[in-house]
Amino acid sequence: MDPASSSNTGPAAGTSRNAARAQLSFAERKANMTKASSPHLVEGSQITRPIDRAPPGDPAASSRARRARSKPELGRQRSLYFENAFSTRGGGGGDTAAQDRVRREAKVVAEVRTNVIVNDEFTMITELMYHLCMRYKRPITSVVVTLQHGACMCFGGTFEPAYILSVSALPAELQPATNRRNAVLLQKHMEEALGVVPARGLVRFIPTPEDCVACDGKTVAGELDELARGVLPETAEEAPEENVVSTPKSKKRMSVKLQGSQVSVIKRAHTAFHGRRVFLYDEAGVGQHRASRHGAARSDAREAAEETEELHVELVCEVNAQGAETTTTPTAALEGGMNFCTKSKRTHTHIALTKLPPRLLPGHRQFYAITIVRDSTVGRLRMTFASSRSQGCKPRPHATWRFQSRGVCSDHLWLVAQGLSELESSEPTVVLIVFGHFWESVVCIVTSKCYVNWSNLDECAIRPERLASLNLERLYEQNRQRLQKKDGAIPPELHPGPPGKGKPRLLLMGQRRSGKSSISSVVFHKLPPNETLFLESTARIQKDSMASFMDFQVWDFPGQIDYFETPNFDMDAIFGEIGALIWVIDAQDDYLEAVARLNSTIINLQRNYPNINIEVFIHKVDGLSDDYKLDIQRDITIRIQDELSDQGFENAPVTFHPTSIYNHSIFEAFSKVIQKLIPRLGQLEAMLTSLCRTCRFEKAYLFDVLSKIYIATDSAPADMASYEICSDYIDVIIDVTEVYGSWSRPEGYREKLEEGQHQKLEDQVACNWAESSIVLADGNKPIMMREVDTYLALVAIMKEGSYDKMPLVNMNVDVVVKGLTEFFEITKPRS
Ligand SMILES: Nc1nc2c(ncn2[C@@H]2O[C@H](COP(=O)(O)OP(=O)(O)OP(=O)(O)O)[C@@H](O)[C@H]2O)c(=O)[nH]1
Repeated sequence: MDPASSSNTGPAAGTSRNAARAQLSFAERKANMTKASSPHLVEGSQITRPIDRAPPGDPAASSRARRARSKPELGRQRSLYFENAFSTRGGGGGDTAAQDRVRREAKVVAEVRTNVIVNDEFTMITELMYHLCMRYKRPITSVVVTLQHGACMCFGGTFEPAYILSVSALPAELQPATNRRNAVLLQKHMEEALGVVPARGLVRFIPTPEDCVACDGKTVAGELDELARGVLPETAEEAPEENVVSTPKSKKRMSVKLQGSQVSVIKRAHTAFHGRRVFLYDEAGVGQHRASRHGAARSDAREAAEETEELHVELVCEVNAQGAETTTTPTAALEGGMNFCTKSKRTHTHIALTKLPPRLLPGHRQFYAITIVRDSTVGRLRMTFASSRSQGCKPRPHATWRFQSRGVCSDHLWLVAQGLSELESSEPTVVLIVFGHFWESVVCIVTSKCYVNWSNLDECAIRPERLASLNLERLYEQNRQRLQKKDGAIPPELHPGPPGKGKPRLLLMGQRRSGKSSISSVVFHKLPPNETLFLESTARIQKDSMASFMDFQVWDFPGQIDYFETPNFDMDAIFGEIGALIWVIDAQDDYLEAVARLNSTIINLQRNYPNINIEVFIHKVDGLSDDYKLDIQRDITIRIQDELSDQGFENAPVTFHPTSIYNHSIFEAFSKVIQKLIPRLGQLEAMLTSLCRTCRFEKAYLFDVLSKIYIATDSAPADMASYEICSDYIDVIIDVTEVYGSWSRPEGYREKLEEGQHQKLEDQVACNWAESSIVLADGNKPIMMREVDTYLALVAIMKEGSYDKMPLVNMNVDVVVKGLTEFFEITKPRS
């Protein structure tokens, strides 16, 4: 079976519903779903107040408008809150940039003691120093490393190679989550540097209070005091030169191969992005590439970037490949980023490095887009990016991302390489690269922050089916519509959703302020978690109709009412069609009363509605340590189970989930709740398990695209990490559709493209009917995503080496996607 033809057949050809859906772009679908799933407030069967919540996908704009209109006071409070929250970092109010600088420059001290004899102490210390710079986002001047090797050490009862690494820094740098991550990374580094496995190493993180660390005759606390009293210069500009990050005097070289030429990357000390300036020299005479910091901020881009965060990347390229004269012109900025246009005789290429809004990725990840757009095609290229870590002078590739692009030449890859190395930072960084000429685009998301190498640029072309592709045309259309909406300033009317009769219902109950409305808003309306601080207390039952792969309702109950105690309520109306009762307990608060109420609710339900699933969300666990979290979960479980068995309900269907809106745990918990409502879930899982076995997938998830709830997965144990990366990919794809527009392709241009490639345009894209079909790779494990229908996407993490089997994988995925479509056709409730 030809994979190309199979991917062109389309989903569920027989169903008009799906055919209609297939015509819609992500944006249109999103808009439709927004309308359908928008919350409407209902008391009994009456609408009590109009919706005023932002539609998913555009929370910021509309919620801002709403707040500005209706709650000026709240708006003021909020900006005050954020001013306070973000202007003070790690200390009390009144912090300044200079105080921040002092903290940032406080020394991080690493002391290594090992029984191994290190031959090259200089390299070992330098590498560890660089590593610590990255880990703690420090200038190199603020890192101290000592090495005591050949020490007499008995570690764990043996004299085998071992080490102790002690890292001392300010307490703000040594937070539990940071330590957890750094422990892994530092030990990995030590393994590479010393050849000692992590099990034979001990890392000690030693927080040193500001008044217990001194340099230059002043403690950090003392220096901060002086600043507060205005003794020291306030601004970074006034600060002395050492503020500028300096890499060591000796140039650090890293060799990369470019089309057979040996090229060296020389890093020098200057302030650019994260305080670095990069020079690239092509020693083989192919040309000279230089990235430097322009002293003067020539475009608004710089200011915009400075405003948002320290993103001072300016790329100036003097590319001279194949004799083509190239000049560089900084152009207008994308929001919060840099945008450059390189011009050559043959091509006009636009390169943008853009910092995207943080909301695109949950947590504290940075998110950048490197966009390369050009208006002519120079043939097909296959690019292999290999991240490498400098070991001595040799790059050691350990991860590869492969993708194919058209219209990108090696000159531009240099810039991407440069961009990526510029982006190196201690935070996990997601770099999104959009390659391609103006009308078509290839999207690649790279989770890395390493140097870049590539080889075999002209290797055989890959079939278009395997392209990671995103159809920018539809994106453009979406962008256009959004702009139109903005200009028109008449938001579409929100209609109350369809009546809830017959839909499964999720009831959110619990004490006041336990977080019920926050959960519903974050999961189903994409409200950024921070904004839940400003949610008002729920006064009436709030009913949200969700039009998704399965229509269901979420009812948010006011915390203060006990429905079993109050005789006025019609219990059958509330609990009659219920799918699950979700009881939210605030784990950061005294939960005894909540547990007592939950106990009496369960007992009442068990007597009258014994089939109802009771899901207990032990919520707000983000503020708790792992041990404490487990203790609380155990305590609550025991209290409830004891009470139930005392009352004779040994086997009540009660499940416990630790949750927080500040991480993926809430989505994971909701996934498990929703899965219990899906008829014949076992068959779905069997389908995915068989797909995993056939295609050597490590894990496959079937996601509800909008809520990021996974509704099925294969039988391998699900872990949070794989769920997170898959759900992040979905998020990125969806949000990218909002960031980038698309363009309508004129007929003439279309013909030109088809002539150039000797192929119909439809055959040049990965998948005709799915809007986005993408294959990415993290390490050697590609990750693929395929839309199933309007609401669902299949995301799978593949095993190492399975990229070479893509035609087979595509074929199998096509079959499963069709199977899934049919499954939902068959199992959906008939009216
Ligand atoms: N730390 C933390 N705070 C949370 C979490 N979820 C919600 N909150 C906060 O808890 C507070 C109360 O949240 P709401 O969603 O209004 O609580 P509610 O249960 O709907 O309250 P009522 O409507 O009065 O019943 C808000 O300030 C939220 O920001 C969480 O996972 N972690």
